[in-house]
Amino acid sequence: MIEYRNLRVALLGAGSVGAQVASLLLEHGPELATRAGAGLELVGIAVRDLDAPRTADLPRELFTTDAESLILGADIVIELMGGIEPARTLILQALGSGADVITGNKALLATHGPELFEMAEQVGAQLYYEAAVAGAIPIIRPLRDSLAGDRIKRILGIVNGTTNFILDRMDTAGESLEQALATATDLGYAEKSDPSADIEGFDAAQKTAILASLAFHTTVPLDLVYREGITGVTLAEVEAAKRAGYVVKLLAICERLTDADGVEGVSARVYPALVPRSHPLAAVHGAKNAVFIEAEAAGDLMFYGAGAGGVETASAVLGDLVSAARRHVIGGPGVAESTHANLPILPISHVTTRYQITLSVTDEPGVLASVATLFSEHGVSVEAVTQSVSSSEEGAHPTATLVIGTHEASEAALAATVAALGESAVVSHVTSVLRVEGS
Ligand SMILES: NC(=O)c1ccc[n+]([C@@H]2O[C@H](COP(=O)([O-])OP(=O)(O)OC[C@H]3O[C@@H](n4cnc5c(N)ncnc54)[C@H](O)[C@@H]3O)[C@@H](O)[C@H]2O)c1
Ligand SMILES: N[C@@H](CCO)C(=O)O
Ligand code: NA
Repeated sequence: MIEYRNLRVALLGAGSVGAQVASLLLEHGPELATRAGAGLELVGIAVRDLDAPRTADLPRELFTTDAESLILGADIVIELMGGIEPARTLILQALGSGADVITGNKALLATHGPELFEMAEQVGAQLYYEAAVAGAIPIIRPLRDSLAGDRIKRILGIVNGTTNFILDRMDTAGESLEQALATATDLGYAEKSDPSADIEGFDAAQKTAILASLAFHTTVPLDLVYREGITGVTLAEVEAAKRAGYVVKLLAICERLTDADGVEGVSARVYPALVPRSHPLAAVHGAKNAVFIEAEAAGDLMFYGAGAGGVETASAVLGDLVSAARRHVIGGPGVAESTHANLPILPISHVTTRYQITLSVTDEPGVLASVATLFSEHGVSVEAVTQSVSSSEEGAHPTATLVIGTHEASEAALAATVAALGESAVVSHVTSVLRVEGS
């Protein structure tokens, strides 16, 4: 029997993910030790309430309410409490004492990442966070290691399961946004008290900041991630998208942009977009996540699977644990976060994409020409126009619905066009403006 060096592992938090991490570690400890080359001894679990119900049957003697004392002397600390404080302070303390830290805390990484990475670098410790983006799906390590020799052009991600579930229900079951949200809440996907982190795109924006930072070797602060949630998406839009061969998805987009002078910058943004049904992301149903990467040499890659769930996410945490343990065995300093490119983060106005605009207009001669003129005056090239619905009430002007697809145009030009359409006498209202991505 091989005698391994024993590593002391402290777990902070025993909620959905933490309880599963503890359970799997206790069950598979000897096998993980063989892979890691070191024993992995769970020395304690910091909890808020010793008697709270858990999703796994865990030895009570491991529980403590004193997280600070628990991390003293630990070789590896796993933070799964969530939130900013006390997670931030405890992680800084753990790193400061030389422990490697594993976390799934995207909210903390997206807001205080640089401070944590700096501390890790100072002491030669490592911070692992595979669980923070797209749960069980390996995406952090592929970006950091497997693709370190390539250049990422663009990432399109479905990184929030709740919103993907809601949009999928609207698309496949014809439910309204409200009905689909109620179903998501009943199934435990969306938070009952406050689903806004999911449906307003905050959760996706945090993950976008983390992905863009890694992909472009540049610190991307959360407040520079442009964000729109799904609350404005209507069933009519989803159904119109379906008829036109698209599906509406909330996308996390990280893109390398190059201006006319060849100067590079980064765009990080989250919004609901039309995705062609032929794109691999269109096949991501229910609460599943997927990250589609376009790399210069590797071409297109897609990573698909469970973006949430206690036991699924625990898989990512335990993978990090084995990596951390291996590093302890081998020794040497950790690899610092790579931010050498330090590219400027560009505002949404610099983005160029395609759009689909739906207008309600008066149905009479010359209207189409006036609308087309407004587009051309703002430098937006029209690709296709469909007059999809026509109606007329007695005594009123007949109205028509125009769906206008554009070629690539800048956000700035598109915004000016939409403003002009809103003021035009022939346009009753601009019903919908959606970006088209992935084509
Ligand atoms: N649930 C998922 O599917 C999922 C997926 C990816 C990432 N994550 C991330 O993993 C982390 C944990 O998520 P979760 O779903 O397990 O959350 P959770 O709310 O189920 O569990 C958090 C646990 O930490 C405990 N806790 C909070 N503050 C504490 C403190 N000061 N001391 C001791 N215990 C404390 C809570 O009582 C709770 O039991 C979060 O950062 C979350 O964003 C979760
Ligand atoms: N609320 C998140 C959980 C994982 O971060 C989601 O719906 O995907
Ligand atoms: Na992941």
